[in-house]
Amino acid sequence: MTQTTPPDPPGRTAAVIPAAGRGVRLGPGAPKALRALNGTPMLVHAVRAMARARAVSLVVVVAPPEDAAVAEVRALCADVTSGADVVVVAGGDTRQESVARGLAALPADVDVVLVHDAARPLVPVDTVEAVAAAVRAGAPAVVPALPLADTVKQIAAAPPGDPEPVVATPDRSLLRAVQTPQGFDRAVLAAAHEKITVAGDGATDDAGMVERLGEPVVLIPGHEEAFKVTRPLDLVLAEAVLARRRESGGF
Ligand SMILES: Nc1ccn([C@@H]2O[C@H](COP(=O)(O)OP(=O)(O)OP(=O)(O)O)[C@@H](O)[C@H]2O)c(=O)n1
Ligand SMILES: C[C@](O)(CO)[C@H](O)COP(=O)(O)O
Repeated sequence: MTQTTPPDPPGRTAAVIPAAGRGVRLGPGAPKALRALNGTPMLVHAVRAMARARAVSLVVVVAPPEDAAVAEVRALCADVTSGADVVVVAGGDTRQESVARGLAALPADVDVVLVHDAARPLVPVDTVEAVAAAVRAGAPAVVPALPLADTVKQIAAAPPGDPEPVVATPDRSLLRAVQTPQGFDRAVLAAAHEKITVAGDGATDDAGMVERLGEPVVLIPGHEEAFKVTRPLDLVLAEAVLARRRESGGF
């Protein structure tokens, strides 16, 4: 009789939350991830959103690099009770560098990584679970995305203050606005971060780096509530979403 070796058990899924940005577009104040939404810092909402997902057993938060900010983020995260462990590390000068620092803190048994902006604090847990499940099902890179509401123009570079000349109107039906969490096979994401250096040609999202390796990236449906808090009006929208959730008895 032939003996079959049982398959290795799957490793763990971890979330890396880059939260080290300044929030320049939000205006003067504390680093964006530490600003309050409904009385709770944005990054705490983001950590809860990831930790509530059954798939996620570890959350690595990448804090603004100053010692005081790291200590503050550690204290905030100590109060987040959930099924997931939470670890805090110091971030870098760019999002890409901050994500790389988060990846460096992952233990060996993590084989799936979700990278999620602290600036998308209201992502629904179903979206997190769907991204993780698609990676577990075999996709090396998975990105939640939505169709565009606006028509998009491609421009030519112009001197500051000059009108920008339009060179093309891309077919909107073939464009998508991408969100986070972006989910990855850990080895694929690690290879992308090794090969694409910040000093060279940086990237605005992790999936873009994986694309440059020639690895396939697939999209799944995103969610309107996973929007990124970028400008002051986004804070108004985020508070309204939280109020609606409270009224309907949700989180
Ligand atoms: N050096 C950086 C820059 C950004 N981020 C994180 O990357 C996410 C997306 O970035 P963005 O929304 O652009 O945040 P900021 O860089 O803070 O915004 P701004 O460009 O307006 O300063 C945020 O959660 C932000 O904290 C980071 O961890 N480290
Ligand atoms: C990762 C991201 O949220 C996907 O839309 C986005 O690219 C971050 O861009 P930002 O300029 O750092 O806000």
